[in-house]
Amino acid sequence: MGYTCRHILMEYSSQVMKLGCSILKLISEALGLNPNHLLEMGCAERLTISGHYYPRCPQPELVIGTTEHTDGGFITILLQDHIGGLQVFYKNQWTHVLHISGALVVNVGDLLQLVTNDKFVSSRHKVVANKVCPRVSVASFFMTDLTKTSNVLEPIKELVSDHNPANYRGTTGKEFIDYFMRKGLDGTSALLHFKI
Ligand SMILES: O=C(O)CCC(=O)C(=O)O
Ligand SMILES: [Fe+2]
Repeated sequence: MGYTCRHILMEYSSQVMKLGCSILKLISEALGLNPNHLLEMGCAERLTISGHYYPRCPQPELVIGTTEHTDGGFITILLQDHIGGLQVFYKNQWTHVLHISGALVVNVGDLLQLVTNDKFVSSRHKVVANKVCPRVSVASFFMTDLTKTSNVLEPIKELVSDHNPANYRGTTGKEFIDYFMRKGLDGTSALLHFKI
């Protein structure tokens, strides 16, 4: 029996989940926390996978592929093809994120910035259209379980002190994502709404 799309998606999501958990463990360690800290907070409870198709565009200068934004969740693992178009705002300028065969792009999202109290900063990125050929990408977003309304997300206690007070108020995954969706990709950060 050949592989169906469903098998491929199940296999991809299970491998991406394993990779995301390893990355979240490494980030916890980098913050001086127990390796399981972010996982125990529920950062990988929910995985949403979005496939994007950007058609070839005869007048790319008049079109936006994806407007400038930051992702809302904790981390995003992005698979992009060789066409190019993804740009990240780095050192005060837009920089192409070049395709590297076999490599994935990992973006820090707003909720990781919130719980790490700005130690990890969400990446501003956008996608520009091109007139040569269509582009495909697959984005895997790591989030908490949005039905758990009692799970408060706030700057991690170990990362705040009298000298380094919390920059954000507590929220829930659902409140944050509801606000993020309502606001839309208007070029402003959803984090401003939660800033103290
Ligand atoms: O298509 C891409 O490379 C990026 C898509 C993206 O930024 C997103 O889905 O949040
Ligand atoms: Fe994004």
